[in-house]
Amino acid sequence: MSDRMPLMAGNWKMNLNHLEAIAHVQKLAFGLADKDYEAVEVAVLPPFTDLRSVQTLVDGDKLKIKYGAQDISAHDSGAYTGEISGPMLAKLRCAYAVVGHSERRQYHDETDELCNAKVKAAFRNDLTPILCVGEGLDVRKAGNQVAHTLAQVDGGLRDVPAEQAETIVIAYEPVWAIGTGEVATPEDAQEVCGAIRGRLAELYGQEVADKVRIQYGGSVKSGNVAAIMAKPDVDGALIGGASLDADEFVKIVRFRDQ
Ligand SMILES: O=C[C@H](O)COP(=O)(O)O
Repeated sequence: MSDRMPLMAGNWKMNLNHLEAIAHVQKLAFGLADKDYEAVEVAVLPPFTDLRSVQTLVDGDKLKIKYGAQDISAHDSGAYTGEISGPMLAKLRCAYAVVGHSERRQYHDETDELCNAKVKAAFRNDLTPILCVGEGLDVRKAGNQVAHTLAQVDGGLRDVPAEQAETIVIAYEPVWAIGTGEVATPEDAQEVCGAIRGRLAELYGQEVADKVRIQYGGSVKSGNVAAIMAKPDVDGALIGGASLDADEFVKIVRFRDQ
């Protein structure tokens, strides 16, 4: 059992408007007790338009739920229509910024090079990046999941110094398991999460690698989370669909009781 604090993060994707966000976070706050936060770090990743509402609620009621954004611009300001910058997210006291989610890689052609620039933008603005990596079904079928995923890790971390790298969160999300109900086995998750930690050790040394939290994501639910969390290199989950149900998300946070 490592001493890394598990991170359960709910990626709402493009769901819940700012009013629904308030109701949802209130429900989570009502469902979670102080002892839950002692054992697990809990975060929500709402759409940009909800962040101010979530911040106001968290600040006003001194909630222990953390929050972050689903994306971040590689640039800090300027003529980049439609983008949201690190300084804007930092001003809203976001803790996290997701980088390179497979839906952004797939639908917005985000490359490892761009992800690397976004990781650096997050660090530059005191946000913790959650760098998403993982293979598609064709790569998995060819048995190349480890090599593919490690190349994304290398690309995302290029020229990131050790003192920053040790604070990053890496989310291993096999694309074929996202939103499909097709969860990877705990052994599948461990194989790649263990390989990611091995690569971090090669890049930065074992001490740094042992500090990095590696999440699994892909059809995580209360019924399968405990078995995945039992694996030594899995330090949390990035939860999509199931995070939209407050009761279910609370159960996932309490994975030790499942
Ligand atoms: O960011 C979350 C992942 O894409 C997983 O989504 P899912 O739990 O709906 O499969």
